[in-house]
Amino acid sequence: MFHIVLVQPEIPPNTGNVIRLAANTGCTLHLIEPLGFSMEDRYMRRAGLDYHEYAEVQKHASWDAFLNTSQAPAERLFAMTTHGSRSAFELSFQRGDYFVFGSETRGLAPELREQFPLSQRLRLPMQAGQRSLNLSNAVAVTVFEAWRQNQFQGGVAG
Ligand SMILES: C[S@@+](CC[C@H](N)C(=O)[O-])C[C@H]1O[C@@H](n2cnc3c(N)ncnc32)[C@H](O)[C@@H]1O
Repeated sequence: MFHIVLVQPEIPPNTGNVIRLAANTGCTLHLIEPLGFSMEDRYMRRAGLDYHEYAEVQKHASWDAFLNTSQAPAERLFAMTTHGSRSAFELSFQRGDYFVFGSETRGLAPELREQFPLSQRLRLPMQAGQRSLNLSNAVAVTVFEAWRQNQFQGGVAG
């Protein structure tokens, strides 16, 4: 379906929530190291409950290693950032798109963010004066918008 890319996530339960979301929605999760925790972390595993076995999770040693391994098409990689110049709700997403999220405390490093064309730096709307959404909430909102646009392909109504 879609690809969720977490760059250097730090807080275990956020990644656990995203593992569960990836299983729920059929996304592949890419984790770019260094991670701020071990994959055996009990808080992460608890947040992911028993969903780990249903989610495809790939670890990559660095951003460049991720680009090499995934062969993600540059025009279908989207940086999710509060510094985005375009609303995520303006775009038409396609099956196989990649959504790249920054770490909880640092966000996406400017050097990485600037590798994306302005048209691929996307923001989620917030009320004025708000800093950012929680990482796993930002992932959920983005994936569900992209999945909605693709008629919830593969999904079964609850
Ligand atoms: C907790 S936020 C990072 C906050 C960090 N202090 C910063 O200034 O970017 C973690 C990640 O969630 C995503 N995110 C959070 N709020 C967002 C928003 N309004 N629009 C787009 N992405 C958002 C981004 O990928 C961000 O790097």
